[in-house]
Amino acid sequence: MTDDTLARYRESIDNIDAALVFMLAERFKITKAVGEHKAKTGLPPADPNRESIQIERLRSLAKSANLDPDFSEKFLRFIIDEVIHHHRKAGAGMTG
Ligand SMILES: C=C(O[C@@H]1C=C(C(=O)O)C=C[C@H]1O)C(=O)O
Repeated sequence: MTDDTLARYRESIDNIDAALVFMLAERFKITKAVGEHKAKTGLPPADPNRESIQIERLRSLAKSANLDPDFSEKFLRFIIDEVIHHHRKAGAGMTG
């Protein structure tokens, strides 16, 4: 039996997942440029002050959007850690 309601919900979920992938791709495109700039200019891969500001901002946005701020922080932390990993590799002259 087909469940049209569930199928409609899932269509929307699939669209949102696709948007997330495109948004992440754009974010990693720009952070790659940041990593190359840092490697060229000798800046450190990570900037904890900047990260604190971003996390506080995102937690506040999450609250106004009725999204769990702890989840939002974990999500951003996960992405930033991956970016820093890429920056370390760029700084060591490794691509990727
Ligand atoms: C992108 C940067 O490099 C790192 C990655 C960040 C990010 O993914 O948002 C933020 C701060 C840095 O630890 C940056 O310094 O702006």
